[in-house]
Amino acid sequence: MIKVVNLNKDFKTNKNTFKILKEIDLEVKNGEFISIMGPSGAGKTTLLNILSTIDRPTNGKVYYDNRDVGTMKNKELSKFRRDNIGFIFQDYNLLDSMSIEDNIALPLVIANEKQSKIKTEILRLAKFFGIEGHLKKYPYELSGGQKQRVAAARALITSPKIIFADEPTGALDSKASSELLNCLKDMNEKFDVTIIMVTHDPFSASYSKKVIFMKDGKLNARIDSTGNRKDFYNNIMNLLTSMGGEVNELL
Ligand SMILES: Nc1ncnc2c1ncn2[C@@H]1O[C@H](COP(=O)(O)OP(=O)(O)OP(=O)(O)O)[C@@H](O)[C@H]1O
Repeated sequence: MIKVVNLNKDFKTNKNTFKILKEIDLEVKNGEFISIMGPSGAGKTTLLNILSTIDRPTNGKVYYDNRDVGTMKNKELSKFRRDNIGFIFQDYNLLDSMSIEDNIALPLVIANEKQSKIKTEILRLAKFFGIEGHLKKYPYELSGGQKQRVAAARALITSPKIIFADEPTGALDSKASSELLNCLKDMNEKFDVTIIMVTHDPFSASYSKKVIFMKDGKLNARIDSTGNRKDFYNNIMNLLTSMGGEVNELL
């Protein structure tokens, strides 16, 4: 579904060019749930932003179903994102002045969808995420975990094929993290949504089906889940340990 070929990203200052992503090749198939891990500054968010078409590479190609997104103009790209991609961020990105239901509805309102369809979809997703009792409230009245489930419902309301999540559990305690991660897992398994998630946290990563590790702008390891979350967690920890002193930085 997504194919990345020889991707490079440089950031230039007045004097220097910093090579942030180096010769990355990657394939993401439909229905995958991938975590991207690696030390701070490894380039995870930069890669996520390029994969999700928010940012463009310096060199290399990103294909969605064989379509080169680099050839799309900005307007076309915005529509492509609206139709295909959902985002979940660490800090929720909810609008404080809007009720929970209006926050969830926003992408469909922007897409000029019918009120009746919007109502049905809000209810369906609110039930799925266990937030149907909060729809008339405002973000400040909700816990972090509830806000993040609202953000997940908003990300899903356009029925995207793929969700990008950047540290979605970064601001959550362990109970709220588990609840959100179970929702993400269900989204992946029940709605067949492809998920690509950046995380520092091996516990969060253990909910995915595959982990890729980045270091110094390169992909340098990859492990697949055995299907058992505890085993996968142990495998992730073992790999982090074998990668050396970075484990402290990662936790
Ligand atoms: N717009 C930018 N201009 C210049 N340098 C940038 C820019 N964005 C990111 N960088 C640099 O690129 C490198 C990779 O950043 P990135 O945010 O992708 O890392 P990361 O692996 O997500 O880190 P973290 O885990 O700390 O969020 C960092 O050294 C960062 O300072």
